[in-house]
Amino acid sequence: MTRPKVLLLGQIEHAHESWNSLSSLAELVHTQARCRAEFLDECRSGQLNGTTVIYRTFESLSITGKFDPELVRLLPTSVKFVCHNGAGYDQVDVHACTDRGIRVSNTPNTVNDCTADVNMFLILGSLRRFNPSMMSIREGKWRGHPPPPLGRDPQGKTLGILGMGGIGRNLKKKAEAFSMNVIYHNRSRLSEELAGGAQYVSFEELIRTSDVISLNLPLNKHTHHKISTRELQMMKKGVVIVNTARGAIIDEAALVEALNSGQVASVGLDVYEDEPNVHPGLIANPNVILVPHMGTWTYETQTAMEEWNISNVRSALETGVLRSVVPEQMGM
Ligand SMILES: O=CC(=O)O
Repeated sequence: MTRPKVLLLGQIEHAHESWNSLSSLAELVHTQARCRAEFLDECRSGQLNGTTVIYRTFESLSITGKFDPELVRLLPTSVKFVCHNGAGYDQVDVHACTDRGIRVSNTPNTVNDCTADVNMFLILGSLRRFNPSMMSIREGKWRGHPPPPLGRDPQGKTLGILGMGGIGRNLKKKAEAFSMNVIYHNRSRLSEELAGGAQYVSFEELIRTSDVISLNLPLNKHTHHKISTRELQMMKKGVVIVNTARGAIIDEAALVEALNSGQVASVGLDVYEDEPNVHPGLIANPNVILVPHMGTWTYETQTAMEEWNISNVRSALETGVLRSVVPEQMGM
């Protein structure tokens, strides 16, 4: 009997032992492609036939491009599972996969603490308006001339969490340790136990009443530019916004305008609409803290993500079922 193949798109950096252990179940293969055109040719050539499971990383986007309908259509018919190493799986068109009978998984939960930590760092840094002075001290200008406006304390401020999944709920606990009052909006209201006392409000109430707004929702066609000019104008003047989810949830051009007008006081970003390119208006504005997508950039979390993704591959091979199928395919 021919052995199934597992195709690796991207690199295994940490969990080498677990990855190698999969070789008792399947042949582990790599792509030779250096760009999307070459990958599509590889698919067409039949070289990847027999691949049952694909393990892909966020960075493999630079080789294959998005797993969009064009690419998904060209995958060998043997492919039944796409295991994405990351919590956010907007690079994969789940509907196109579903149409072809391919199941998709991600790595939820492994990223919660790490991402919520960066989230809290951005909240504190933006509220305290540390960025201008962190820039001026390196220019030999101490706090800057004139000194920056006074920062604000987190204590007693209302934090509106948009998207109360694993990261949102983790952030809630951290923010409460700083005596912030947490409200949230989510596609569906959480059970009392999951909400943990956070007040559920409508989207409009959240953006009208929060002192700090944190974006913790997935990017998809419903959430693309969820925050644009209209929503920014509805916010409290001097609001603080932080985003560790995906850049395109905010219309960056509209955000730059709102920062320039003072409607938004300060912003903390880990993600951008067109990574690795950053809107020049964000780079130019000292009231923006810029982190180059490092929400999960720790040894512990990167290792845990790889281990989790490998366990999805193993589960697919051994039982035909993924450990953490994406919500759109749950119950299918
Ligand atoms: O951005 C990081 C992730 O989606 O895990």
